[in-house]
Amino acid sequence: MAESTAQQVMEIRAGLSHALGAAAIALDRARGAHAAAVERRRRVEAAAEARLRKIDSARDNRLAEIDEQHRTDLAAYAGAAAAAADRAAPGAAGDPWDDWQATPLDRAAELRVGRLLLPHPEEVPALVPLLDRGHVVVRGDRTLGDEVVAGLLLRALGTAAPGRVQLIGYDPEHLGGGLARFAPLAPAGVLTFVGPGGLPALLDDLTAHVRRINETVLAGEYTSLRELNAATHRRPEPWRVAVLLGAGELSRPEQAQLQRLLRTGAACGVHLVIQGLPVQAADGIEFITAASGDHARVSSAGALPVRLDGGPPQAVVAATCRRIAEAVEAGPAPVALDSLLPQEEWKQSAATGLSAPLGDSPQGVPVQVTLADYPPHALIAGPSGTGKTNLIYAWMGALAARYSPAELAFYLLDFKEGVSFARFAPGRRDPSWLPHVRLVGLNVNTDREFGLALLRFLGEELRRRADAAKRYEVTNLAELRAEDPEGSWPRIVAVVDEFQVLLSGRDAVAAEAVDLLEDLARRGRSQGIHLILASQDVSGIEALWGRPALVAQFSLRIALPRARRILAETNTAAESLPRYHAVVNADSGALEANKVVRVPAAGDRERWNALQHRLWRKRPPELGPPRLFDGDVVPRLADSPDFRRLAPAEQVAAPMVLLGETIDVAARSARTVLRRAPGRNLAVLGTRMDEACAILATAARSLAAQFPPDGARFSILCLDQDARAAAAALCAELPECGSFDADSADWLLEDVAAEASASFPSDRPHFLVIYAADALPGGKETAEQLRTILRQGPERRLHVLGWWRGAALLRDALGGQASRTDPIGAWVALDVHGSELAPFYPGARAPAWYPRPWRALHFDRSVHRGAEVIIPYGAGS
Ligand SMILES: Nc1ncnc2c1ncn2[C@@H]1O[C@H](COP(=O)(O)OP(=O)(O)OP(=O)(O)O)[C@@H](O)[C@H]1O
Repeated sequence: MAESTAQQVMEIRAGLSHALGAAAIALDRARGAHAAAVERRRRVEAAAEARLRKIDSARDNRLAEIDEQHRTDLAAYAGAAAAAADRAAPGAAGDPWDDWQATPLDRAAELRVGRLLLPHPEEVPALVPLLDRGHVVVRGDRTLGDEVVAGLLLRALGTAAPGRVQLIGYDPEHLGGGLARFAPLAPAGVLTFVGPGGLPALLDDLTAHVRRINETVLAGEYTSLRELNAATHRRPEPWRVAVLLGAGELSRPEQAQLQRLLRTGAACGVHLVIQGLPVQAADGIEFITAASGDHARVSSAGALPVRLDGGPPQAVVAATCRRIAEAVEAGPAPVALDSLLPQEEWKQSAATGLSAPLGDSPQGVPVQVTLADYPPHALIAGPSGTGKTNLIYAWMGALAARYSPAELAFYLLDFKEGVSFARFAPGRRDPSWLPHVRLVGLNVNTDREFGLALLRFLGEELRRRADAAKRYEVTNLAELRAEDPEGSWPRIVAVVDEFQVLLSGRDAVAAEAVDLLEDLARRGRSQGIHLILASQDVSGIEALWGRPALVAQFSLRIALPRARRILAETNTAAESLPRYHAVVNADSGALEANKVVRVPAAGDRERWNALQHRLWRKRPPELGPPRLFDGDVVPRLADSPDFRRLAPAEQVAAPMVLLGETIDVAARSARTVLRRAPGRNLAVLGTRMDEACAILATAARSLAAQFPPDGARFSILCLDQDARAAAAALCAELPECGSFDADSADWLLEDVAAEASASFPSDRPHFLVIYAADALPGGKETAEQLRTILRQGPERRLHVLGWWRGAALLRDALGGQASRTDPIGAWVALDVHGSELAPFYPGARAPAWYPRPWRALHFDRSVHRGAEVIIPYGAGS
């Protein structure tokens, strides 16, 4: 049993030791595993750390890359934005104020108001679209807003040609004070102010512009002026910018009008700049919120903060406005005459009328002006200097280039002092003339009789045409030309500049002129006789307005800037016309018939001459120069066609005495015939010695020209010391002339009186020329001898050509108040009033005559119904 216990102990011990051993092994193993696990963990941790570091660095790198990219992009975007802004707002649209000046652009630009505040140093301007794009509403701080508005307006003005941007200011609170700095524009009409109650009218007016532009300018062809401009490079309408400042509450109709304009205005160049008025956001409206610092906003820039520019310096505004106003007042650059000329000259037929362009309309379309059966005649009015003469030149040029002289003839009369029509006649420097011109009357302001003569001449032509029409049984020129194709029936255009001179006064000339005009105007239309009457001020012509039927014939009206009363009463289009423009109205001035035309410069001598020379060289050979009547020129006897025709003849039954030039369409000489008949003496009356001597010399020279050297006798008796030289010069020129003075007067008169009383007429005429016949010495005896000569001489071919220095002195010479005046059959009066001539004039009334220098009144009782005005031929001619 012990053994077994020991054994058992041993066994237990062995078992325990075995277990111990196993446990130790297990412990070792566990320790090994732990160490390995710790090691693994360390490694994992190290790896994780390394990865993290790598990731961090990768992230940092990436972030750095992204930052760099961002910076590069931002710089690129800012640069691009700045460049785009430069393009959108070049020159005056975007330049800073310290370096600003007006730079008209060829298209509308966006306008700078400040700069965008970007996280980038590149300066990017904040722009707002206005002209051709939309409207601008400024809100926020009022004072800063005022500067924004001023800046916008100045930039808009500076980007367009002067006058192309027009401002209309409505500022009821400050009565225009908000726009005061732009006031220099007002006199030129570039800025207009609307009074406090004027908003409805302003909105209506702008709406009317929009409607008109849509209907007549865009006319369904373009959707906006911007599109029209892009397609045609023309800009027929200005931009109208209405500036509404603090308008307060609007009525419903005003609201509605405003909304309409906001919707439709921009396409028609009508833009609103609004401050202090609530406006709903809508397309095409830019809102600027004025605030200081970084708080300003511009709606198109979204939430980007904006820093607004300060307002433009006052000096810049003032200088710019002044320059614009000056440029507008100076008017647009002139258009050339060539724009009126046709491709081919002298190709048009005037059978049914005369049609030619007078210039371009504001839309750039030529405006045709027609003279025909309707409208037959034209009235042109324009205050001095507005271009009336130029317009006549332009019209004549356009007509003359289209119609040959066989189709068109001009008769031109200028009552103005000056030589405006002289260019159409041959001159000393330029021998050419406009071949269509048949008559030029210059400086006729004191010779209104010349106007009458032209009207009478046209009246004659009218009768000739009417007779021909009757013969061919036709009623107008077109039909007459068709029936008589070989006939010469040009349309006649008579232009009378400053025609009011002809019609002024209530004298016989004016009365006859109006009657003739009325007849011509009424009947001339169908016979191709057209009248163009031009005047500075048609309203002053009483004679016209008293004759509505006459005025009605002048249905073509042409009004130059500020012309009054030529258009219909309510038609004020001429008041706002720019320089070198005219309103042409073919319907007696009715508003709807207005056509505005820009007239080319036709005054330019060089261009005019080029046309005239070209046409002159083409003239038909038979066409001579026009008759030139110049009231300032003393005519020469040697140039008188009547004098040139005189030639010596053996038998001269009725010697002709020329006295001076008549004031007539043809250059005729006034004449008196010294037949063998009682009363065939001539008296020159008045104190003006030079003219009296000139008339006596003309008379004697023209007589002498009809006789062979010994065919007639001349005796010259000079009783005025001062006239001696003239008398002697005349005597020296005459073939058989005896010269006498106060000392020899008595025996000359005795001799001649005996001759006058002889029973047989002399075999040749004897002309007794007496200078200052009222100074006859020798008392009653010689006076009686002179009376004998005057009474009995003519039947014996003895005629007196005497100069008495007054009508009463001639009366005395004839025997006093009670004596008969018939020994003086013809007289020429100088400075003698009409009333003094009554005794020598038939009928109860004296002739209407107011003496004027180098003009005389001639009357020959054997042929005249009334006296005629003549111009003495110059001494020594
Ligand atoms: N369309 C035009 N383009 C350029 N210049 C013009 C035009 N019309 C007129 N002028 C210029 O203006 C000036 C006045 O013109 P014009 O003599 O025709 O005026 P007017 O009305 O006839 O004046 P007045 O009655 O005093 O003679 C001239 O120097 C003329 O050259």
